[in-house]
Amino acid sequence: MKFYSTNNKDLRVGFEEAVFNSMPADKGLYMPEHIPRLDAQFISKIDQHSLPDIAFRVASALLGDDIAPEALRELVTDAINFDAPLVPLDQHTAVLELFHGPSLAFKDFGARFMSRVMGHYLREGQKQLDVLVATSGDTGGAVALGFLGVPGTRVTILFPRGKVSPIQELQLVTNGQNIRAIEVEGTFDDCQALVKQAFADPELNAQLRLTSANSINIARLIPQTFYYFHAYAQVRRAGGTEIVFSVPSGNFGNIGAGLLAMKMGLPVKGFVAATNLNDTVPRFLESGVYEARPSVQTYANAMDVGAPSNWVRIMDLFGGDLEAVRRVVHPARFSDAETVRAMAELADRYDYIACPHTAIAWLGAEQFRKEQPGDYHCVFLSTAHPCKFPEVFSAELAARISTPEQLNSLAGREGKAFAMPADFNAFKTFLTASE
Ligand SMILES: N[C@@H](CCOP(=O)(O)O)C(=O)O
Repeated sequence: MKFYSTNNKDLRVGFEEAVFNSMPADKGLYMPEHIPRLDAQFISKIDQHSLPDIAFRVASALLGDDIAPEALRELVTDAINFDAPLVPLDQHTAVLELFHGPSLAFKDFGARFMSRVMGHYLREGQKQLDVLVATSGDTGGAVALGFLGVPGTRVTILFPRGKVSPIQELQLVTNGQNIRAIEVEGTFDDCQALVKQAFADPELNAQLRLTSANSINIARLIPQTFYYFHAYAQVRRAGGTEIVFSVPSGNFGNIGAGLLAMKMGLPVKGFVAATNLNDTVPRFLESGVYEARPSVQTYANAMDVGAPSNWVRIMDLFGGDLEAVRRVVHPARFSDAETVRAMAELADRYDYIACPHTAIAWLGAEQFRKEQPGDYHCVFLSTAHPCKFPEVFSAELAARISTPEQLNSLAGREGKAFAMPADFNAFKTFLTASE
Protein backbone atom coordinates (compact mmCIF):
# COMPACT_ATOMS: atom_id res chain seq x y z
CA MET A 1 0.00 0.00 0.00
CA LYS A 2 1.21 3.49 -0.77
CA PHE A 3 0.26 6.54 1.26
CA TYR A 4 -0.30 10.05 -0.13
CA SER A 5 -0.23 13.44 1.52
CA THR A 6 -3.62 15.10 2.02
CA ASN A 7 -1.94 18.24 0.62
CA ASN A 8 -0.56 16.55 -2.49
CA LYS A 9 -1.95 13.31 -3.83
CA ASP A 10 1.01 12.94 -6.17
CA LEU A 11 3.35 12.55 -3.23
CA ARG A 12 3.29 8.83 -2.45
CA VAL A 13 5.43 6.87 -0.03
CA GLY A 14 5.56 3.32 1.29
CA PHE A 15 4.28 2.35 4.74
CA GLU A 16 7.70 2.36 6.40
CA GLU A 17 8.41 5.90 5.25
CA ALA A 18 4.93 7.11 6.19
CA VAL A 19 5.38 5.70 9.68
CA PHE A 20 8.86 7.06 10.38
CA ASN A 21 8.40 10.43 8.67
CA SER A 22 4.96 10.70 10.27
CA MET A 23 4.08 13.99 8.59
CA PRO A 24 4.84 14.92 4.97
CA ALA A 25 6.99 18.04 4.47
CA ASP A 26 3.96 19.83 2.98
CA LYS A 27 2.28 19.50 6.42
CA GLY A 28 -0.51 17.30 5.13
CA LEU A 29 -1.20 13.90 6.68
CA TYR A 30 -0.66 10.49 5.13
CA MET A 31 -3.66 8.54 3.84
CA PRO A 32 -3.84 5.13 2.11
CA GLU A 33 -3.87 5.62 -1.68
CA HIS A 34 -7.02 3.53 -1.88
CA ILE A 35 -9.44 2.34 0.78
CA PRO A 36 -9.69 -1.45 0.52
CA ARG A 37 -13.14 -3.02 1.02
CA LEU A 38 -13.19 -5.99 3.36
CA ASP A 39 -14.57 -9.19 1.91
CA ALA A 40 -18.40 -9.16 2.26
CA GLN A 41 -18.33 -12.83 3.36
CA PHE A 42 -15.99 -11.94 6.21
CA ILE A 43 -18.22 -9.04 7.32
CA SER A 44 -21.34 -11.20 7.19
CA LYS A 45 -19.70 -13.80 9.46
CA ILE A 46 -17.73 -11.36 11.59
CA ASP A 47 -19.51 -12.48 14.76
CA GLN A 48 -17.52 -15.72 14.50
CA HIS A 49 -14.20 -13.89 14.74
CA SER A 50 -12.10 -12.83 17.73
CA LEU A 51 -10.57 -9.36 18.14
CA PRO A 52 -7.03 -10.50 17.14
CA ASP A 53 -8.48 -12.24 14.07
CA ILE A 54 -10.41 -9.14 13.04
CA ALA A 55 -7.38 -6.95 13.71
CA PHE A 56 -5.24 -9.14 11.45
CA ARG A 57 -7.80 -9.10 8.61
CA VAL A 58 -8.22 -5.33 8.76
CA ALA A 59 -4.47 -4.64 9.03
CA SER A 60 -3.72 -6.99 6.11
CA ALA A 61 -6.30 -5.24 3.95
CA LEU A 62 -4.79 -1.85 4.72
CA LEU A 63 -1.12 -2.80 4.51
CA GLY A 64 -1.13 -5.32 1.70
CA ASP A 65 2.24 -7.05 1.68
CA ASP A 66 4.15 -4.24 3.43
CA ILE A 67 4.61 -6.59 6.36
CA ALA A 68 4.66 -10.35 5.69
CA PRO A 69 1.45 -12.07 6.89
CA GLU A 70 3.05 -14.21 9.60
CA ALA A 71 4.96 -11.22 11.01
CA LEU A 72 1.84 -9.05 10.85
CA ARG A 73 -0.29 -11.62 12.64
CA GLU A 74 2.31 -11.94 15.40
CA LEU A 75 2.66 -8.18 15.68
CA VAL A 76 -1.08 -7.57 15.91
CA THR A 77 -1.64 -10.39 18.40
CA ASP A 78 1.14 -9.10 20.62
CA ALA A 79 -0.07 -5.47 20.40
CA ILE A 80 -3.77 -6.09 20.97
CA ASN A 81 -3.47 -8.49 23.90
CA PHE A 82 -6.42 -7.10 25.86
CA ASP A 83 -10.15 -7.08 25.18
CA ALA A 84 -12.61 -4.35 24.20
CA PRO A 85 -15.90 -5.67 25.58
CA LEU A 86 -19.28 -4.26 24.65
CA VAL A 87 -21.26 -3.76 27.86
CA PRO A 88 -25.02 -3.43 27.36
CA LEU A 89 -26.82 -0.72 29.34
CA ASP A 90 -30.28 -1.39 27.94
CA GLN A 91 -31.78 -3.18 24.96
CA HIS A 92 -30.44 -0.68 22.43
CA THR A 93 -27.53 1.07 24.11
CA ALA A 94 -24.12 -0.35 24.90
CA VAL A 95 -20.72 0.98 25.89
CA LEU A 96 -17.59 -0.21 24.11
CA GLU A 97 -14.91 -0.31 26.80
CA LEU A 98 -11.58 0.52 25.25
CA PHE A 99 -9.64 1.02 28.47
CA HIS A 100 -8.48 -2.48 29.37
CA GLY A 101 -4.92 -2.04 28.13
CA PRO A 102 -1.87 -1.14 30.25
CA SER A 103 -2.42 2.64 30.34
CA LEU A 104 -6.19 2.35 30.93
CA ALA A 105 -7.10 4.33 27.80
CA PHE A 106 -8.03 3.54 24.20
CA LYS A 107 -4.68 4.99 23.16
CA ASP A 108 -3.10 1.59 23.94
CA PHE A 109 -4.48 0.27 20.64
CA GLY A 110 -2.57 2.85 18.62
CA ALA A 111 0.53 3.16 20.76
CA ARG A 112 1.16 -0.58 21.11
CA PHE A 113 0.59 -1.27 17.42
CA MET A 114 2.78 1.65 16.35
CA SER A 115 5.67 0.78 18.66
CA ARG A 116 5.67 -2.77 17.32
CA VAL A 117 5.52 -1.61 13.71
CA MET A 118 8.52 0.61 14.37
CA GLY A 119 10.26 -2.27 16.17
CA HIS A 120 9.63 -4.44 13.11
CA TYR A 121 11.50 -1.98 10.89
CA LEU A 122 14.25 -0.81 13.28
CA ARG A 123 17.69 -2.26 12.69
CA GLU A 124 20.60 -2.48 15.09
CA GLY A 125 23.20 0.23 14.59
CA GLN A 126 20.72 2.75 13.16
CA LYS A 127 20.59 6.28 14.50
CA GLN A 128 18.52 6.62 17.70
CA LEU A 129 14.83 7.18 16.96
CA ASP A 130 13.50 10.30 18.71
CA VAL A 131 9.80 9.77 19.29
CA LEU A 132 7.93 13.03 20.00
CA VAL A 133 4.43 13.05 21.44
CA ALA A 134 2.13 15.85 22.54
CA THR A 135 -0.56 14.83 24.99
CA SER A 136 -3.61 16.32 26.60
CA GLY A 137 -3.72 13.42 29.02
CA ASP A 138 -3.98 9.86 27.70
CA THR A 139 -1.79 9.52 24.62
CA GLY A 140 1.47 10.23 26.47
CA GLY A 141 0.95 7.46 29.03
CA ALA A 142 0.13 4.88 26.37
CA VAL A 143 3.10 5.86 24.21
CA ALA A 144 5.43 5.78 27.21
CA LEU A 145 4.42 2.20 28.03
CA GLY A 146 4.52 1.22 24.36
CA PHE A 147 8.17 2.30 24.04
CA LEU A 148 9.52 1.84 27.58
CA GLY A 149 12.90 0.13 27.37
CA VAL A 150 12.75 -0.35 23.59
CA PRO A 151 16.41 -0.20 22.49
CA GLY A 152 17.30 2.50 19.98
CA THR A 153 14.38 4.75 20.91
CA ARG A 154 13.99 7.85 23.08
CA VAL A 155 10.55 9.31 23.80
CA THR A 156 9.86 12.96 24.64
CA ILE A 157 6.38 13.68 25.97
CA LEU A 158 5.03 17.24 26.02
CA PHE A 159 2.02 17.95 28.22
CA PRO A 160 0.30 21.18 29.28
CA ARG A 161 1.26 22.02 32.88
CA GLY A 162 -1.58 21.60 35.38
CA LYS A 163 -4.05 20.47 32.70
CA VAL A 164 -3.83 16.69 33.01
CA SER A 165 -5.27 14.65 35.90
CA PRO A 166 -2.90 13.64 38.75
CA ILE A 167 -3.00 9.96 37.67
CA GLN A 168 -2.34 10.87 34.04
CA GLU A 169 0.58 13.02 35.18
CA LEU A 170 2.07 10.11 37.12
CA GLN A 171 1.80 7.99 33.97
CA LEU A 172 3.73 10.67 32.08
CA VAL A 173 6.50 11.56 34.49
CA THR A 174 7.45 8.38 36.36
CA ASN A 175 8.71 6.14 33.58
CA GLY A 176 12.44 6.91 33.53
CA GLN A 177 14.72 4.90 31.22
CA ASN A 178 14.22 6.14 27.63
CA ILE A 179 11.13 8.26 28.43
CA ARG A 180 11.29 11.98 29.32
CA ALA A 181 8.48 14.39 30.03
CA ILE A 182 8.26 18.15 29.50
CA GLU A 183 5.55 20.21 31.18
CA VAL A 184 4.78 23.08 28.88
CA GLU A 185 3.46 26.40 30.14
CA GLY A 186 0.49 26.48 27.76
CA THR A 187 -2.25 24.34 26.25
CA PHE A 188 -2.26 21.00 24.44
CA ASP A 189 -2.46 22.94 21.17
CA ASP A 190 0.83 24.65 22.08
CA CYS A 191 2.40 21.23 22.71
CA GLN A 192 1.06 19.86 19.41
CA ALA A 193 2.28 22.95 17.54
CA LEU A 194 5.80 22.57 19.01
CA VAL A 195 5.97 18.96 17.89
CA LYS A 196 4.72 19.76 14.38
CA GLN A 197 7.21 22.62 14.12
CA ALA A 198 9.99 20.21 15.04
CA PHE A 199 9.09 17.97 12.08
CA ALA A 200 9.21 20.97 9.75
CA ASP A 201 12.59 22.22 11.01
CA PRO A 202 15.38 21.21 8.57
CA GLU A 203 18.21 21.82 11.04
CA LEU A 204 16.65 19.63 13.71
CA ASN A 205 15.85 16.89 11.21
CA ALA A 206 19.42 16.88 9.93
CA GLN A 207 20.62 16.22 13.46
CA LEU A 208 17.97 13.92 14.89
CA ARG A 209 15.85 11.07 13.56
CA LEU A 210 12.45 12.39 14.61
CA THR A 211 9.16 10.57 14.48
CA SER A 212 5.71 11.24 15.86
CA ALA A 213 3.63 9.06 18.17
CA ASN A 214 0.57 11.28 17.84
CA SER A 215 -2.33 10.30 15.67
CA ILE A 216 -0.84 12.31 12.82
CA ASN A 217 1.11 9.06 12.41
CA ILE A 218 -0.87 6.68 10.18
CA ALA A 219 0.33 3.74 12.31
CA ARG A 220 -1.70 5.16 15.19
CA LEU A 221 -4.87 5.38 13.14
CA ILE A 222 -4.94 1.95 11.51
CA PRO A 223 -5.29 -0.09 14.74
CA GLN A 224 -8.14 2.10 15.93
CA THR A 225 -10.27 0.73 13.07
CA PHE A 226 -10.02 -2.76 14.64
CA TYR A 227 -12.34 -2.06 17.54
CA TYR A 228 -15.12 -0.67 15.36
CA PHE A 229 -15.30 -4.01 13.52
CA HIS A 230 -15.03 -5.82 16.86
CA ALA A 231 -17.95 -3.74 18.21
CA TYR A 232 -20.01 -4.69 15.17
CA ALA A 233 -19.18 -8.37 15.74
CA GLN A 234 -20.44 -8.07 19.33
CA VAL A 235 -23.62 -6.22 18.30
CA ARG A 236 -24.29 -8.98 15.78
CA ARG A 237 -23.84 -11.62 18.48
CA ALA A 238 -26.46 -9.74 20.51
CA GLY A 239 -28.85 -9.91 17.55
CA GLY A 240 -28.42 -6.35 16.24
CA THR A 241 -27.46 -5.17 12.78
CA GLU A 242 -27.57 -1.39 12.56
CA ILE A 243 -25.24 0.78 14.65
CA VAL A 244 -24.74 4.42 15.49
CA PHE A 245 -21.38 5.09 17.15
CA SER A 246 -21.05 8.00 19.52
CA VAL A 247 -17.40 8.94 19.78
CA PRO A 248 -15.84 11.28 22.35
CA SER A 249 -13.73 13.52 20.15
CA GLY A 250 -10.70 15.75 20.70
CA ASN A 251 -8.04 15.32 18.03
CA PHE A 252 -10.54 13.40 15.85
CA GLY A 253 -8.33 10.35 15.31
CA ASN A 254 -10.83 8.05 17.02
CA ILE A 255 -13.83 8.99 14.92
CA GLY A 256 -11.52 9.25 11.88
CA ALA A 257 -10.66 5.57 12.34
CA GLY A 258 -14.37 4.74 12.60
CA LEU A 259 -15.07 6.54 9.35
CA LEU A 260 -12.18 4.71 7.71
CA ALA A 261 -13.72 1.43 8.93
CA MET A 262 -17.04 2.48 7.41
CA LYS A 263 -15.37 3.18 4.07
CA MET A 264 -13.82 -0.31 4.31
CA GLY A 265 -17.28 -1.84 4.44
CA LEU A 266 -18.35 -1.70 8.09
CA PRO A 267 -22.14 -1.23 8.06
CA VAL A 268 -22.81 1.93 10.12
CA LYS A 269 -25.91 4.12 10.25
CA GLY A 270 -24.01 7.15 11.49
CA PHE A 271 -21.53 8.68 13.91
CA VAL A 272 -21.95 11.25 16.63
CA ALA A 273 -18.88 13.47 17.07
CA ALA A 274 -19.33 14.33 20.74
CA THR A 275 -17.08 17.07 22.09
CA ASN A 276 -16.74 19.13 25.22
CA LEU A 277 -16.72 22.93 24.82
CA ASN A 278 -13.71 22.61 22.52
CA ASP A 279 -16.14 22.44 19.64
CA THR A 280 -14.21 23.47 16.53
CA VAL A 281 -15.69 20.60 14.52
CA PRO A 282 -19.33 20.88 15.69
CA ARG A 283 -19.16 24.61 14.86
CA PHE A 284 -17.75 23.79 11.44
CA LEU A 285 -20.39 21.17 10.70
CA GLU A 286 -23.11 23.62 11.72
CA SER A 287 -21.81 26.77 10.04
CA GLY A 288 -19.47 25.57 7.29
CA VAL A 289 -16.82 27.96 8.67
CA TYR A 290 -13.69 26.29 10.03
CA GLU A 291 -12.29 28.35 12.87
CA ALA A 292 -9.91 26.68 15.30
CA ARG A 293 -10.00 28.45 18.66
CA PRO A 294 -7.54 28.15 21.57
CA SER A 295 -8.57 25.21 23.72
CA VAL A 296 -10.35 25.70 27.04
CA GLN A 297 -9.84 23.47 30.06
CA THR A 298 -12.65 21.00 30.86
CA TYR A 299 -13.23 17.90 33.00
CA ALA A 300 -12.83 15.79 29.85
CA ASN A 301 -9.25 17.02 29.58
CA ALA A 302 -8.03 14.54 26.96
CA MET A 303 -10.48 16.21 24.57
CA ASP A 304 -9.23 19.74 25.26
CA VAL A 305 -8.09 20.26 21.69
CA GLY A 306 -8.77 23.47 19.79
CA ALA A 307 -7.15 22.52 16.46
CA PRO A 308 -7.93 18.83 15.81
CA SER A 309 -5.18 17.31 13.65
CA ASN A 310 -7.23 14.56 12.04
CA TRP A 311 -10.05 16.67 10.66
CA VAL A 312 -8.16 16.98 7.34
CA ARG A 313 -8.14 13.19 7.07
CA ILE A 314 -11.89 13.03 7.58
CA MET A 315 -12.50 15.65 4.89
CA ASP A 316 -10.14 13.71 2.65
CA LEU A 317 -12.08 10.47 3.22
CA PHE A 318 -15.17 12.25 1.89
CA GLY A 319 -13.34 13.84 -1.04
CA GLY A 320 -13.67 17.28 0.58
CA ASP A 321 -17.48 17.17 0.31
CA LEU A 322 -18.86 18.76 3.49
CA GLU A 323 -22.45 17.76 2.69
CA ALA A 324 -21.35 14.13 2.45
CA VAL A 325 -19.65 14.43 5.86
CA ARG A 326 -22.77 16.00 7.35
CA ARG A 327 -24.91 13.06 6.23
CA VAL A 328 -22.78 10.71 8.36
CA VAL A 329 -21.22 12.77 11.17
CA HIS A 330 -23.62 14.38 13.64
CA PRO A 331 -22.17 17.02 15.94
CA ALA A 332 -22.85 17.28 19.65
CA ARG A 333 -21.19 19.33 22.39
CA PHE A 334 -21.61 19.33 26.15
CA SER A 335 -20.52 21.52 29.05
CA ASP A 336 -18.82 20.39 32.26
CA ALA A 337 -22.09 20.75 34.16
CA GLU A 338 -23.86 18.45 31.67
CA THR A 339 -20.95 16.01 31.84
CA VAL A 340 -21.06 15.73 35.62
CA ARG A 341 -24.85 15.30 35.56
CA ALA A 342 -24.45 12.53 32.96
CA MET A 343 -21.87 10.74 35.11
CA ALA A 344 -24.35 10.78 38.02
CA GLU A 345 -27.23 9.65 35.80
CA LEU A 346 -25.25 6.73 34.34
CA ALA A 347 -24.45 5.60 37.88
CA ASP A 348 -28.05 5.97 39.09
CA ARG A 349 -29.83 4.52 36.09
CA TYR A 350 -27.43 1.77 35.06
CA ASP A 351 -25.01 1.42 37.97
CA TYR A 352 -22.30 2.34 35.43
CA ILE A 353 -19.37 4.52 36.46
CA ALA A 354 -18.05 6.37 33.43
CA CYS A 355 -15.18 8.82 33.01
CA PRO A 356 -16.07 12.35 31.80
CA HIS A 357 -15.11 11.56 28.17
CA THR A 358 -17.32 8.47 28.17
CA ALA A 359 -20.19 10.43 29.74
CA ILE A 360 -19.97 12.93 26.88
CA ALA A 361 -20.20 10.08 24.37
CA TRP A 362 -23.30 8.76 26.17
CA LEU A 363 -24.88 12.22 26.05
CA GLY A 364 -24.17 12.26 22.31
CA ALA A 365 -25.88 8.87 21.90
CA GLU A 366 -28.90 10.05 23.92
CA GLN A 367 -29.20 13.23 21.88
CA PHE A 368 -29.05 11.28 18.63
CA ARG A 369 -31.72 8.85 19.77
CA LYS A 370 -34.02 11.70 20.69
CA GLU A 371 -33.53 13.29 17.28
CA GLN A 372 -33.77 10.04 15.32
CA PRO A 373 -35.71 7.36 17.24
CA GLY A 374 -35.46 3.85 15.78
CA ASP A 375 -34.57 0.23 16.23
CA TYR A 376 -30.81 0.61 15.82
CA HIS A 377 -28.05 0.02 18.40
CA CYS A 378 -26.24 3.01 19.90
CA VAL A 379 -22.68 2.13 20.80
CA PHE A 380 -20.83 4.83 22.72
CA LEU A 381 -17.09 4.57 23.16
CA SER A 382 -15.49 4.57 26.57
CA THR A 383 -12.02 5.92 26.04
CA ALA A 384 -10.55 5.86 29.55
CA HIS A 385 -11.05 4.12 32.88
CA PRO A 386 -12.79 6.34 35.45
CA CYS A 387 -10.02 5.69 37.99
CA LYS A 388 -7.89 8.20 36.04
CA PHE A 389 -10.19 11.05 37.10
CA PRO A 390 -11.37 10.51 40.72
CA GLU A 391 -11.30 14.27 41.38
CA VAL A 392 -14.14 14.86 38.90
CA PHE A 393 -16.58 12.58 40.77
CA SER A 394 -18.62 13.29 43.89
CA ALA A 395 -17.21 11.51 46.95
CA GLU A 396 -20.06 8.99 46.80
CA LEU A 397 -19.39 8.09 43.16
CA ALA A 398 -15.60 8.17 43.57
CA ALA A 399 -15.96 5.45 46.22
CA ARG A 400 -17.66 3.25 43.60
CA ILE A 401 -14.80 3.42 41.07
CA SER A 402 -13.03 0.08 40.74
CA THR A 403 -9.25 -0.08 41.05
CA PRO A 404 -7.74 -1.94 38.11
CA GLU A 405 -4.43 -3.71 38.69
CA GLN A 406 -2.72 -1.43 36.16
CA LEU A 407 -2.89 1.35 38.78
CA ASN A 408 -0.77 -0.56 41.28
CA SER A 409 2.44 0.02 39.36
CA LEU A 410 2.06 3.79 39.89
CA ALA A 411 1.76 3.66 43.67
CA GLY A 412 4.54 5.50 45.49
CA ARG A 413 6.41 6.40 42.30
CA GLU A 414 8.37 9.67 42.12
CA GLY A 415 8.36 11.55 38.86
CA LYS A 416 10.29 14.17 37.00
CA ALA A 417 9.27 16.65 34.31
CA PHE A 418 11.27 19.46 32.73
CA ALA A 419 9.44 22.81 32.83
CA MET A 420 9.42 24.77 29.58
CA PRO A 421 7.64 27.76 28.06
CA ALA A 422 5.67 27.17 24.85
CA ASP A 423 8.64 28.32 22.84
CA PHE A 424 10.12 26.45 19.88
CA ASN A 425 13.69 27.59 20.48
CA ALA A 426 13.57 26.31 24.05
CA PHE A 427 12.22 22.97 22.76
CA LYS A 428 14.85 22.74 20.05
CA THR A 429 17.63 23.50 22.53
CA PHE A 430 16.26 20.81 24.85
CA LEU A 431 16.20 18.20 22.09
CA THR A 432 19.64 18.92 20.73
CA ALA A 433 21.36 19.55 24.07
CA SER A 434 20.37 16.15 25.33
CA GLU A 435 21.20 14.39 22.09
N1 LIG B 1 -6.47 13.30 23.34
C1 LIG B 1 -5.08 13.15 23.22
C2 LIG B 1 -4.42 14.30 22.53
C3 LIG B 1 -3.42 13.80 21.54
O1 LIG B 1 -4.14 13.29 20.49
P1 LIG B 1 -3.67 12.12 19.53
O2 LIG B 1 -4.85 11.93 18.67
O3 LIG B 1 -2.51 12.63 18.80
O4 LIG B 1 -3.35 10.95 20.37
C4 LIG B 1 -4.41 12.79 24.53
O5 LIG B 1 -5.06 12.21 25.40
O6 LIG B 1 -3.24 13.07 24.73
